[in-house]
Amino acid sequence: MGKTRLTTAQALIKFLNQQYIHVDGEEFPFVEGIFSVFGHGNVLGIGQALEQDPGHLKVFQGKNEQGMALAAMAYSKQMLRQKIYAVTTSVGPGSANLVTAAGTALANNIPMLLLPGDTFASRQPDPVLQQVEQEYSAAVTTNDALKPVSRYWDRITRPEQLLSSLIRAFEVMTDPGKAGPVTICLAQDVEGEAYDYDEEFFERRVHYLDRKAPVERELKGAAEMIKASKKPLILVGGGAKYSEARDILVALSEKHSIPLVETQAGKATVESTYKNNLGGMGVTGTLAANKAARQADLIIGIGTRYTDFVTSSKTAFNFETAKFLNINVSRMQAYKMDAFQVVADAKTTLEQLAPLLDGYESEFGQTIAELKQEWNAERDRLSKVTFTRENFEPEIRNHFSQEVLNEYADVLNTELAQTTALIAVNDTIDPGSTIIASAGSLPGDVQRIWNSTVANTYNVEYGYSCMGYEVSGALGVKLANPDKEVYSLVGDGSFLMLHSELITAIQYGKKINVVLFDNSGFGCINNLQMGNGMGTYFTEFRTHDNKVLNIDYAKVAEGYGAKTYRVNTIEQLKVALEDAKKQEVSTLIEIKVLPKTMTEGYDSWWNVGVAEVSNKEGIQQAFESRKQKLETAKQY
Ligand SMILES: Cc1ncc(C[n+]2csc(CCOP(=O)(O)OP(=O)(O)O)c2C)c(N)n1
Ligand SMILES: O=C1C[C@@H](O)[C@H](O)[C@@H](O)C1=O
Ligand SMILES: [Mg+2]
Repeated sequence: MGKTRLTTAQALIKFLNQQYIHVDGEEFPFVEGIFSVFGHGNVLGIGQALEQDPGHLKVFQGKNEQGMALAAMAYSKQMLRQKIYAVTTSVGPGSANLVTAAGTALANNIPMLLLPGDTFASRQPDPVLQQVEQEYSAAVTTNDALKPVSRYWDRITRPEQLLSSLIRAFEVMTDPGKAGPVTICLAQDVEGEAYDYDEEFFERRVHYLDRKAPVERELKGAAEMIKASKKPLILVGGGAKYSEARDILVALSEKHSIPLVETQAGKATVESTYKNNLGGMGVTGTLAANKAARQADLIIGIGTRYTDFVTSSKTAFNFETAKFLNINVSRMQAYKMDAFQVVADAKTTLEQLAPLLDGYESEFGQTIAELKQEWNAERDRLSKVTFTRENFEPEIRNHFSQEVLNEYADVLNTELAQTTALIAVNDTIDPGSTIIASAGSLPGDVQRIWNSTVANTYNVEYGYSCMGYEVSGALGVKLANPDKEVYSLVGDGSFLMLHSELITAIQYGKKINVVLFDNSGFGCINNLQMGNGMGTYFTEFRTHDNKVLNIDYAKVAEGYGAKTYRVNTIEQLKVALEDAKKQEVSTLIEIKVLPKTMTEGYDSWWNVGVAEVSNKEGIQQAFESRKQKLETAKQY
């Protein structure tokens, strides 16, 4: 058997170049490139290997490890998990910065390859710079913090360990039922150590993203359940999107009058304007979807994890009467809600189910159209909210007095409601553009009122709701869709938390548009605390002497080299959006919006940890009402 003498890092890069994926008859490289922040833990190992021969890998310099890993995640999510960017970091703080991003990818089931540097396998220089030096074990390093947030984790302390480790890594990342972050920690001395690798290790390897078909028992059971139901409802989750099940979903919905409702990950599998699509479900859902869910006697959950936001903390359905049918590639997910389980690919299952449902018609009838119409009227109202200096009733009522709202209007020099600004963005940008959101009040607003009219143009991460995904993710989406505009919809809080990759986007001429909704605070958390009886406590951005902060974000981005706009009216917003489309450089549009003007409610409930004892009546009431609500909830 032929041998080739390479360092561990050189072997790793050579191997990455030879990984291919096979999807529906097409074969292409699985690893598109690699994001790097070099330090002593990786520059002389992986850095050297890449300098010598990167192969087809596109190499980018990130600015923050968390940011670049989130960009890699967004890329993979946008590519429907069929391609990845790897991520290389130094040791210690560089790898610790990956933890948040790995958690985000894990919660969202997105493949990601993390390659943090590690301490010396030889231990000769210990403690090496950035080694935490645990007293109880020299074998524990910062990288162990990545174990709970990785789908597969390994540490390479000998060059030959790479052989089995990489094969496991790619098996995990290319299995739709297990896809998630893989972490391979590389002892920094071992990265540079040479070994005689078998040449066949570097032969082209093809990973088959086969569509697992349902077995006959599953199909028969699913068909029987649907035919026995009067009002079935299809809950479209991320699994439906990754399986590209749009056409069969529409066909089934159309033929059998079954309404569709969506999770955050599932949105834009089917266009929002499709007549039977009632939109987002649950805490951040539409009234139409939530009303339909209460009526349903069968929930067909397709590729969904049934998070608390989707199920309104298990109060969204009529659990006395409703049954569940889950179609999921993950057995663990399929088991939820005591459902009848079909552990298989969404598209294949639905296609095979179709002929078994001939002649079936749900009893939803005209209700679907009526619910959709009612919701469209509500969206229309939200597009025209007008601020008044007296008796203004924002969407989130009874939190801020008119005086406080006027104070914000004065300091931020705006009368814009967030819902109205957001719908104006929706109406002005090209429908083929992709939006990115993740934390704060915007994910709720977009799930309800954003009309996605083109498939896969909604890249919202709401499994981890990680502040910082928004701007970082926009870079990843741009790498996935270089010919389309991408829009990061981000709150001021999330922007402040992490926007380092805006600079990376500018540096490499990968144009992204940041649309920053500045309400001077952690608005949704302020709503949460005030909605549960607390006062406003450390969630508004106020100075030591209680003045509302007014930050010039446009100036910040201008300093980086972005084309920037400051808008305080809808007219200015539309002009800025049109101009931003024409730019080649990244842009930032700073929109000052009034607090309390985001959406909320629509017959949903979120179980949050309210204090059982308190000296505030409002909190006592919140606790009591939670207790009552919990009595109506499914327990597990
Ligand atoms: C990394 C991270 N830290 C903390 C949180 C908790 N959190 C959720 S939303 C939020 C505030 C978001 O503020 P902003 O981006 O301004 O959005 P707004 O609610 O004002 O629209 C916080 C602190 C989080 N989701 N992610
Ligand atoms: O705690 C949170 C509350 C949600 O409203 C918000 O969207 C999310 O980002 C979060 O972390
Ligand atoms: Mg804010």
